[in-house]
Amino acid sequence: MEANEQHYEQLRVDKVIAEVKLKQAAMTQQLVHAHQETRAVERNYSDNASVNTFEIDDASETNAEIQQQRQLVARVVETETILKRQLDTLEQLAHNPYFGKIEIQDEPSVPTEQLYIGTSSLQGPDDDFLIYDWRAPIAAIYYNGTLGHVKFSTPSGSQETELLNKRQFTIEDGHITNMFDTNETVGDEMLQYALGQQNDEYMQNIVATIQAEQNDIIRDTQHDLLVVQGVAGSGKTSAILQRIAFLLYHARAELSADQILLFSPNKLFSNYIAEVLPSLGERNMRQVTLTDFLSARLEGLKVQTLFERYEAQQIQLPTQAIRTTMGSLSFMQALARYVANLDEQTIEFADVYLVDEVIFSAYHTQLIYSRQPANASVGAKMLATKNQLIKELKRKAAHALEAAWVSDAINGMSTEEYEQLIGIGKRDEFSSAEAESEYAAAKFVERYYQGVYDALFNDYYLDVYTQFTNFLTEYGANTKEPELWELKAQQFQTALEYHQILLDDATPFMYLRDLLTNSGRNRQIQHLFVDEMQDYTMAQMVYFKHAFPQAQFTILGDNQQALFADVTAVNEFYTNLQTAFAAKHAKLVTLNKSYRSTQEITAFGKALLPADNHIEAFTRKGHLPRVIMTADEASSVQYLTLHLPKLLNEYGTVAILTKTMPAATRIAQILRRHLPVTTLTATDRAVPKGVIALPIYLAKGLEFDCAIAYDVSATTYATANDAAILYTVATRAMHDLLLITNGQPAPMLTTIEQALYEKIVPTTEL
Ligand SMILES: Nc1ncnc2c1ncn2[C@@H]1O[C@H](COP(=O)(O)OP(=O)(O)OP(=O)(O)O)[C@@H](O)[C@H]1O
Repeated sequence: MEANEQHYEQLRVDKVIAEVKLKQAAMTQQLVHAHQETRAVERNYSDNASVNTFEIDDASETNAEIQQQRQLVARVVETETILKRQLDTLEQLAHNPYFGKIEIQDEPSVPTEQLYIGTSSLQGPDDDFLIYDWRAPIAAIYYNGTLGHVKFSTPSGSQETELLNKRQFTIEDGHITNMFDTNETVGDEMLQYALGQQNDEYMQNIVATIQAEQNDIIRDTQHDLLVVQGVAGSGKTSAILQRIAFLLYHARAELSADQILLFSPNKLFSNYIAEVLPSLGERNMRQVTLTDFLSARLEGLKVQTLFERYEAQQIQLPTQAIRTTMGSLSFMQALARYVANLDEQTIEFADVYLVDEVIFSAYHTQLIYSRQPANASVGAKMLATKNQLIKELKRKAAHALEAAWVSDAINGMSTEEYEQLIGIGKRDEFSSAEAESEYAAAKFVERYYQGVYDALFNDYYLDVYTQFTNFLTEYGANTKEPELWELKAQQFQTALEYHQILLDDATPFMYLRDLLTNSGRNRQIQHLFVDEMQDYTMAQMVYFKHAFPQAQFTILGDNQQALFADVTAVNEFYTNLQTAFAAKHAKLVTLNKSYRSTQEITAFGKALLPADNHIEAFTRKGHLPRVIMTADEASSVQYLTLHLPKLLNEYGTVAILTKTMPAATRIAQILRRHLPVTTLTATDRAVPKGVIALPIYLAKGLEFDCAIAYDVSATTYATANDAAILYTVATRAMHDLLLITNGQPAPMLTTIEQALYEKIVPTTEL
């Protein structure tokens, strides 16, 4: 490209940065004022808050005033936060104002327009756009359009224009270090550069180099169910985050970050992705792991985690057929039918107790239920029954206010007990003795019946546990193995005795409970994202749909990275999802190109999988993966001790990835005699620098400069499912991959074409 083109562009960069600096100065002034205002309002608030609160008559007035003051504080604090965020954005723009440019012409008779695209928009003194936000409708053609006639959609419909030129920039600290024109979508050269640079503790945003197929996912607004099957490193997680930023930008008024929920694989991952949205000037969405979600909904029970089940599975095989069935769509459908067909005879009503007295008998509740309109749904009848019980409880409480046993009980209290009942220091507040004893009676009755109220609120007038056991038995009776289902039912009951619930049981159980009691729905969430979809059962998906009825779903994963179950066919999964969600507008997108790893690592990973996979490598050169043929643990340790310091010199983090947690703990412990190694567990939230050891399920979705697959022996990686696990391990590496056999190499290693890796047999005299 001509030097004066670059000069011209650099002058424009300088001009834009000068404008950014002006805005920074003005905004810093505004921030100083805003801060002063916040301080003033806060001071005023704390002065007011301490006035009058102990003079009863003024209390309510003061409260209203305090409320107002509080709102004022919240508002000024918010103004300050917004200004700070805008200043952060300007600071970014001052160094790197934009990354792309498009030249367009709507009609031959009108002049061409040059539009620059960056992470956020910037307007000049005459309100002209110096930078367009990458999410603006017109920016779509930067990502999607090849030169020539292009279409793009805007809120007011589809528009067309002529794309004359597309230019990419790398700007570092205000200087264009690289720029070139491209007639395709975002060019490879830029991406090469971006991918070669990556070695961060946190995931980076990819807005400068979003690829066309990723852009379709990010900008999709048509579908209520979007399923993405993408090979390892194809940018699924990146697409989720960029998509959230896109959705927030376009629905600013209706959508807030709190209404978006992401199911993420573990806490390390949650932390790893936490910087992407703030770097785009947006707030983070809510995140939850499956374990935390289930535990919150099954309070009081210890829910087995996916990791615990995975570790247990390595030791003993459970009845696979039952597990598969319980995770299926048809099982959840059978469960819904079972609930729909329940009647007052088959519902397991339970007595509600107050200490050891029955307050509402199962029979009484059953009677109320039987009086509900026959054609209402089971859930609706149950809700009406519950409301009736609560009404009756309130009536009992009202009667009790006058009852002698209540006044007797109060009179029998010690001074201390009494003070506790009405509130310390409260006695002097009453205008008359009568008012005081009325208040005391009300408090006493409230406290007396509180447990019953809680029991009703929590639906303890039903025995959902027995109901679920009944369902399991009844379901089993129609199968070829009723005795196995009997055992399953017993296993459920036994776990309960220990206040535990197995992972396989948790979701169907919650579904039964919610359908029966008409509960468990969160209507606030507008968008639900599930990453690593292959780790979820269809039953869990059905439950998500039930639990988040208002949400649009974006579900992403890679069926080849199935750590916890067998690989399932994507099409079958997608069809089942469509049925389960009754989705009107569903779409399946496939991403085959892998960006994370070097070409050599991707080729090696691809070779581990069955030959019919469609993985394509992005051309970024590196060196071949190395397979170290160690005979036993001693020689593996010897090799690692010698080579880890060298690797660490080159890369900030070296991750030793094992199949299980005990294996990670063991190798870390041995290595620690020679060098520092950190073992990561399910509760860790951050990935430290240095040598780390962790089981693969905790490394889900993460990436490392250098990954070492440890113990790729025939005993540890034996089955077809293990090949999927090793594939997941191998594809965590960005730049360098080592595999240590630790004994006879696994069969999938021996069948791989030799040219795809470097085989190293360590000599013993090391
Ligand atoms: N268009 C892009 N531009 C720059 N980097 C990209 C692009 N797409 C993906 N990457 C990078 O490739 C890596 C893998 O992306 P990401 O983690 O989103 O993939 P994934 O499909 O979720 O992978 P996995 O299934 O293995 O967890 C990340 O470092 C990401 O920044």
